[in-house]
Amino acid sequence: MAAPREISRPALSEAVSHSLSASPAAPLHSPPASQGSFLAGSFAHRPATATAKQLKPFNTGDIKILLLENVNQTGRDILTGQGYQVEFLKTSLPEDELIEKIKDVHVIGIRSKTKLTAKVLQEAKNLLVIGCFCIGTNQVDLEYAARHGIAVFNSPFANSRSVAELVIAEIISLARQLGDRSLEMHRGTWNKVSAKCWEVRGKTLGIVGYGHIGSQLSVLAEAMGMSVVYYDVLTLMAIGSARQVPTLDKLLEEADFVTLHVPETPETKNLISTEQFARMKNGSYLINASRGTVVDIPALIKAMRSGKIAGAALDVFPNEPAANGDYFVNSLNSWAEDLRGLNNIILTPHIGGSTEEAQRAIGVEVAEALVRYINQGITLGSVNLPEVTMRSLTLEEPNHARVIYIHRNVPGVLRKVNEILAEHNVDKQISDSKGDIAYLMADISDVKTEDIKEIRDSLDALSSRIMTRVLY
Ligand SMILES: NC(=O)c1ccc[n+]([C@@H]2O[C@H](COP(=O)([O-])OP(=O)(O)OC[C@H]3O[C@@H](n4cnc5c(N)ncnc54)[C@H](O)[C@@H]3O)[C@@H](O)[C@H]2O)c1
Ligand SMILES: O=C(O)CC[C@@H](O)C(=O)O
Repeated sequence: MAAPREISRPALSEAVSHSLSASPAAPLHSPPASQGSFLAGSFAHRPATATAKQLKPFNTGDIKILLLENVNQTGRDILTGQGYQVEFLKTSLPEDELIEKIKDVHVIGIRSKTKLTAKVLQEAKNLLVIGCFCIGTNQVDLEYAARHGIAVFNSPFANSRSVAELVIAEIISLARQLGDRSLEMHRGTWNKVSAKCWEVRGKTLGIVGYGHIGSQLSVLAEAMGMSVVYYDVLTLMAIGSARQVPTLDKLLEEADFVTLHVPETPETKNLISTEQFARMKNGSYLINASRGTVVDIPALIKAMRSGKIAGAALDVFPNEPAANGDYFVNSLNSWAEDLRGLNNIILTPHIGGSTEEAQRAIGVEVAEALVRYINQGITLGSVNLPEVTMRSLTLEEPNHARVIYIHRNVPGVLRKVNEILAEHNVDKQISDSKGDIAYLMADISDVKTEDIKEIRDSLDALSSRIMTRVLY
């Protein structure tokens, strides 16, 4: 593994030092004026009184957050309620503007459009954490982020039901050619037909990727009288009467409707292309609400023109635009016009998870994870760092500090860290690793304000260091 670039995070270090040294004579944990708001409305929505005794760490007003892509109000409220500085934008940003904006923020919140590549992240000198207010995390270079101590959180299943319901709607719509009939009526044409329109009862649904969405869908489809087969790289327990098949080919040969629910990975790029269309049943249907790269669109166009595929629904596309507005007009994609000209194809602008319920739930879930991480260093639910948790410190525990040391997972680190902490009472320490990265969290007592800088400087000097934070 390449040696990580040491990132200094001056803005936050100053913020922490400032809050700890603002009043040297005062106890380390004198409650700040806004103590009552700490974690209010977060976690299990405990009332403010239940959380009032928790320690507030540094001055939360120093934390800068950039929220892109119209993150839901629920999430914005939780973050502003903490006193953080929150900048909110409705759209994503072009790369040059993103690089400019990300330079001094501690936290960035995105959805699926913002690409946080290594090129962008290397400009983010103060970045502590990324919140993906969605399921997919393919838009973030997770490995780069981990190697630089930047935690990434998402919402793994808050929109799964919304996607599954959309797919159910699409299965029936395709079977009945609803899109075409509706379009014809809008244009003034009465076209009452039953040829090649079907009930879904008794048909076979083939689900590729039997995770959160695929398994929800399985239950709903069976309730409509469909038989369900699924293919997944993992062996997974079937729900209801669904049946796992051993290969993708087997699924394609059996299914009347094929629906895709896999993540974007190198293995899933063009997972469904010419060869796979050839294996599908004559007159079958394809639905893609996963990622735009999973289906080879020119191959789909050919398969639909030949009548092999009787209908398709696409919710996701390559090169999705940064904001609402023109897409197919002046499209980067040479196939755009051909796709629009097909019959019985439903095209939607990546709205699978776009329901009030899902967006509200995602806002709460991701914002709470960010607050836990920023204020307490808890990584529970992180997709790229080891998951480490410890209870919150309370006002009854004066002169404590929480030390977080993110480091390369090499032998001998714990001994060196404990030599540094040895002069204090280590109340609790937890350490875990994920691949090359390890995360250590220690609560120490008998800490004076002037000790904090020394502890941080000593940890920063270790060769294994990726990032050091001292909270409280
Ligand atoms: N359209 C939308 O608005 C929308 C909303 C949410 C999620 N999504 C997309 O849907 C995807 C699936 O979501 P989920 O919550 O069900 O994810 P999940 O992680 O719960 O399930 C994905 C499943 O795919 C399987 N898988 C991975 N690679 C595979 C392969 N090559 N072949 C077969 N199976 C494979 C995994 O083992 C897993 O069981 C997400 O990654 C995201 O990209 C889209
Ligand atoms: O809301 C979004 O932009 C993404 C929705 C979906 O693709 C997800 O990954 O959760």
